[in-house]
Amino acid sequence: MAKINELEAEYNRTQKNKATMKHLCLLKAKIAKLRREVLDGGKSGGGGGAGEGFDVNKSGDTRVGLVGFPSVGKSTLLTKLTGTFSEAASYEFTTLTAIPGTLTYRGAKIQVLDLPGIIEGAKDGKGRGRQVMGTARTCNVILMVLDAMKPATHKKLIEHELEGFGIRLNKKPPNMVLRKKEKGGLNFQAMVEQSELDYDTVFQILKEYKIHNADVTLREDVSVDALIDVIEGNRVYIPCLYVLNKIDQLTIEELTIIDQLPHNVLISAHHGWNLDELLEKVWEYCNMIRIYTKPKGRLPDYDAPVILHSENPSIEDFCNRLHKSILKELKYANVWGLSVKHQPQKVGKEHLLMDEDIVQLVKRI
Ligand SMILES: Nc1nc2c(ncn2[C@@H]2O[C@H](COP(=O)(O)OP(=O)(O)OP(=O)(O)O)[C@@H](O)[C@H]2O)c(=O)[nH]1
Ligand SMILES: [K+]
Ligand SMILES: [Mg+2]
Repeated sequence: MAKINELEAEYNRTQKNKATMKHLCLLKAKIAKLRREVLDGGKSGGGGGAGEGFDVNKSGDTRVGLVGFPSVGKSTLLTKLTGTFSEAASYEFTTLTAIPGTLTYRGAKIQVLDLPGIIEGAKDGKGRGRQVMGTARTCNVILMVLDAMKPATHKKLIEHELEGFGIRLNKKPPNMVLRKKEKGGLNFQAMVEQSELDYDTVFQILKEYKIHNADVTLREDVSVDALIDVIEGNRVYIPCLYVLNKIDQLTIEELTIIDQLPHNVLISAHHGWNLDELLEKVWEYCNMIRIYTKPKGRLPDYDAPVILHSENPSIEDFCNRLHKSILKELKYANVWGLSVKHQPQKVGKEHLLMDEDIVQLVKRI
């Protein structure tokens, strides 16, 4: 830790300009590496150790985690959303473990996890921070609950904690390829102009990780941090909503300002205000689509949609969601809905489905 602090101090006092860029990049790589070592030493991977969370069974179609400082209203929100009681009180650290609740929205079963409050330094082992963040890593969407009365800097602080645990919020994995090899040195290719990385910098950073032979292809402007993420691996990319709670204490003027920020949803958990919009947004951020099944000669089962997560799920994904062996037996599928021109249309396993399509699987005999 002392070494990390020293390097961070050096990073902060170094002037940021073209001449110092390389040095700064290297410092970043060194810090990232040390951080992981410290966390690994403290048992299991920090740049994101999975398997370190609370012991709660995953249930339902998707999992949503409530993360935030103490007393921002996470438990109040869980109780309001799911009807599952989680104790709420005006003192900090009321909640000491993960409390799961479930709700049904548009036919999907959503598991909501109330989590203990986290504090600065959580990622380095303060409080139950590591367990909270280990659990946050398993969520499909994170709701960062913030007290709308508290400084806006709190958002950054929590983000920083999650970042330090390998969680990337509202980001996509960098569009680049890193392929390690046995020999041949570094083969560096940038498809678009780079503002931070060049051959030398990449070479130095890889060397820090003892990678001497690799193909590196950058398909977008990749930052040093993003490159380090790819080298370290084990990062998770999770959509996040900033849930500003306790808006009953704000003025209309204050509300109008914070309402405009991206990913923000304004609520009052206590009064149950604006929970409809919150659920609508959660639905959007979960990126789920509903597929109805239609047994031959019967109406579709509209009450129990099959929920799929990926953006453009195929018939193959649909089959695999039902059962591993189904795909092997599949002859073709009949599909009704937005993804097809004819109603129904005969399609193969590569066909991409859309929300609320109806699918009838026809098996080989
Ligand atoms: N004014 C106001 N107070 C609220 C609202 N929601 C929750 N509170 C209050 O905020 C306090 C903390 O609520 P909790 O639900 O215990 O907060 P928590 O985030 O679960 O806290 P920890 O479990 O300690 O981390 C309680 O006194 C709640 O009544 C709200 O919408 N408006
Ligand atoms: K509390
Ligand atoms: Mg609580």
